[in-house]
Amino acid sequence: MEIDKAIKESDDRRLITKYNNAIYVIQRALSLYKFEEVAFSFNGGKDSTVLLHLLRAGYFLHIGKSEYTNGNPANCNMKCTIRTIYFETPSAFPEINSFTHETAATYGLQMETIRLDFKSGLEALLKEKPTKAIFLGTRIGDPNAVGQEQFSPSSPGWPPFMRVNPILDWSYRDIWAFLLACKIQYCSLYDKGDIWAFLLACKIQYCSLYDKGYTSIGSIYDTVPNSLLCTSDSSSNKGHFKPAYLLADGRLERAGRAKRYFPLASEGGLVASNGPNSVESRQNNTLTASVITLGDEILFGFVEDKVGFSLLKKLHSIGWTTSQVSFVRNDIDSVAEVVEKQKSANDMVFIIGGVGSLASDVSVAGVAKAFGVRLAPDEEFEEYLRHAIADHCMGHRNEMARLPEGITELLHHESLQLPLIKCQNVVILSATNLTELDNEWNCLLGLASSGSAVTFLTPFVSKHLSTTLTDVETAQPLSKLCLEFPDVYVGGYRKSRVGSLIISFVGKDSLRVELAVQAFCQRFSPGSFYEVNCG
Ligand SMILES: Cc1cc2nc3c(=O)[nH]c(=O)nc-3n(C[C@H](O)[C@H](O)[C@H](O)COP(=O)(O)O)c2cc1C
Ligand SMILES: Nc1ncnc2c1ncn2[C@@H]1O[C@H](COP(=O)(O)OP(=O)(O)OP(=O)(O)O)[C@@H](O)[C@H]1O
Ligand SMILES: [Mg+2]
Repeated sequence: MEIDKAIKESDDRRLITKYNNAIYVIQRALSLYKFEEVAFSFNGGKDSTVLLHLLRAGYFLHIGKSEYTNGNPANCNMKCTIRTIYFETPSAFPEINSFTHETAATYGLQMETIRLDFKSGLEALLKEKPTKAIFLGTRIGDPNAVGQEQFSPSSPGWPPFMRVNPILDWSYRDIWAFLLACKIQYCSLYDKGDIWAFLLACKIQYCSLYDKGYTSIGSIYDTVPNSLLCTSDSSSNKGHFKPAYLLADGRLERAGRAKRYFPLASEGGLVASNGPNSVESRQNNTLTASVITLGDEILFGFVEDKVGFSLLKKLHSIGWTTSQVSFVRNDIDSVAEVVEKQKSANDMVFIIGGVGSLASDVSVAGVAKAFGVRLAPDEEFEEYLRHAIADHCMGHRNEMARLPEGITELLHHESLQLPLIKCQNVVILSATNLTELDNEWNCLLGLASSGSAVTFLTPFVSKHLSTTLTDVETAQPLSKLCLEFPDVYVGGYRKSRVGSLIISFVGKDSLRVELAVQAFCQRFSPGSFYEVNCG
């Protein structure tokens, strides 16, 4: 098989290792699922082109093995007629479209073109034909790769199938090393020092857009050539471009892809820029927060969430209103789901827990997923980590230095060993106990003046009355009072079913709170209430 031969003959040990691992994943998938129940998701992009050739090689080796065990020699001309799905849209580049169809014809793929969005298309596909697993060219740097492994079940809410990602751990360099290596025999005829001769010689079959300055390809509306490949000084995208494989820093692969842009506070984004109506909220002296606590141990009932409770009190003390408290499992999708909802419904979201290098530490990944961005190495944070955990920050601990790309702001403070991570209006607190929370909170307040952390609002004033009156007696006057004093929170709660009822009046204007208390008490005989201290 030409692919297997070209890779084995290359002296690129790293590529050989990546290749062997990918082939192993493909062979496992082909052993686990029936051939007619697997599909290949092919979009003509460079990653899926690599995957196509890996699948051809993997299929050949897989069949070869079983043929061999049956006593038959492997058939070298055998084609990998894998079911192939392509989601075709009018917004795709014509070059990508034609490359996809031509390649499918060249390699005898069983092409199924789907003209629906991914989710609906997959639902229809699964209804029509049993499909247990789908091969994807997703790589770890892709925004949608967050939390995925080589075998990852489709996300909750998606039709059920296994996503198989054989090249998940491949870098940009690996992709091009593979594409180039598989045609390397032609290059030996030419002077490798002459890049143009090299280019002409290496008639690598990949979409022509990769020679026009594109390094990652989305739709015609959100993709431009990568300016880092432009050979002229002009930043206009009309210049000449080096081929995609000459991009020096693979982390900038998506520089030509439009980002979902979220302004950083330092770029003029307001502290609570994603809040529902932040400017008015501030003018009205009301900002809302949502607190999300991570921890299977809390959900099991093993541990009490004292840190979250303390944070609620702290938020209240600076005049913020907490709209919701959520407890979520240590699971990226669960975190992402809650963060996604809460970040747009609140001025600020605070996440407690899930920070560190354990497999259960998924806060950062969950936030990245909620914003639809990838995790990328953050040199500044890595430097802090190096100081904080010295030489322990090798290996998997380096994962801690991967932060949501393009939306992360590091909040430094001299009292913090590591800066706090803020992604737009989401702040990740690493405190595990009350002392640590006090420290992080004080730092946030200390940073308030720089505009990158929480803002002080007029604090709340509250009064609490205790009474032995029944709910029935107090309910109607309370409802009327709420209408008369919409700017004062009025509510009741019990400490026990038979004990006294506590009625709270909370607001920002002490006079209005006092007036509400008086208006309420006047509706009952004197001595019905006495003031108590709460919280
Ligand atoms: C076959 C297939 C399966 C997918 N399965 C999921 C899934 O389970 N969960 C999910 O959130 N997105 C899923 N997606 C969507 C992708 O995560 C992603 O949005 C898409 O590949 C576009 O990537 P891009 O933004 O890098 O162009 C799937 C896409 C395809 C083509
Ligand atoms: N329109 C589509 N039809 C079929 N599969 C798709 C489509 N879009 C994405 N995919 C799948 O998702 C994977 C990742 O998508 P991505 O946009 O990163 O493409 P790619 O192949 O990686 O090319 P590039 O990164 O250069 O754009 C693809 O390799 C492919 O398996
Ligand atoms: Mg890609």
